[in-house]
Amino acid sequence: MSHADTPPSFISKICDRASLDHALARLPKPWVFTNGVFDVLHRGHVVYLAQARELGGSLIVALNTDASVKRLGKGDDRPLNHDADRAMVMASLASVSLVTWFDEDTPLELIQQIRPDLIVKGGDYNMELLPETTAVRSWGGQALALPFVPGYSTTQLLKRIRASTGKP
Ligand SMILES: Nc1ncnc2c1ncn2[C@@H]1O[C@H](COP(=O)(O)OP(=O)(O)OP(=O)(O)O)[C@@H](O)[C@H]1O
Ligand SMILES: O=P(O)(O)O[C@@H]1O[C@H]([C@H](O)CO)[C@@H](O)[C@H](O)[C@@H]1O
Repeated sequence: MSHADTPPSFISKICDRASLDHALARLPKPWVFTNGVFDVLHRGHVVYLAQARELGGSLIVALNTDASVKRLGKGDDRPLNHDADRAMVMASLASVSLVTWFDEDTPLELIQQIRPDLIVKGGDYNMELLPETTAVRSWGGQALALPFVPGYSTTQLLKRIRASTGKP
């Protein structure tokens, strides 16, 4: 098999719900959990993910499936990148220990299955308003919003791309 045919090693970070418990067993604790769409990765994402990784022994990232994203109302054309592709890009980051996904509207059920020590979001969220925060605190975990990196969002990036190409 040539190098071109060899799957990248980071693929092993990606696991579905059925294999999650087995994958979690080998992850060093404390477990940090975050979730999101991560449609087009940008500087704000990679900075907060690196910060999140430094807060524990492992960073678990849960992506919304395409069907879940469609219900979020980010736009009829979203996600631009399918969940399998978003998972590959996310798994390639050194700061990410495990990538999985969820099909529900929120990660609450997945968080209750994983029982992470810390859940994090970027600074565009008020953690006190999230049901996930109540859940993680129920087993002694914590919830934290990490600093927002100003000027970076996928929606704004897409607006700039469309403006530069003159296409809607
Ligand atoms: N500029 C940023 N700085 C820090 N964290 C961010 C930033 N933008 C998004 N995040 C965080 O990244 C995670 C994924 O968010 P999301 O995929 O919605 O990114 P986004 O750029 O806001 O996308 P969209 O514009 O499509 O909503 C969330 O936890 C969010 O809080
Ligand atoms: O990429 P986003 O829009 O930050 O991801 C959403 O985050 C929501 C947040 O965790 C509050 O629950 C979540 O509910 C939603 O499913 C998306 O993951």
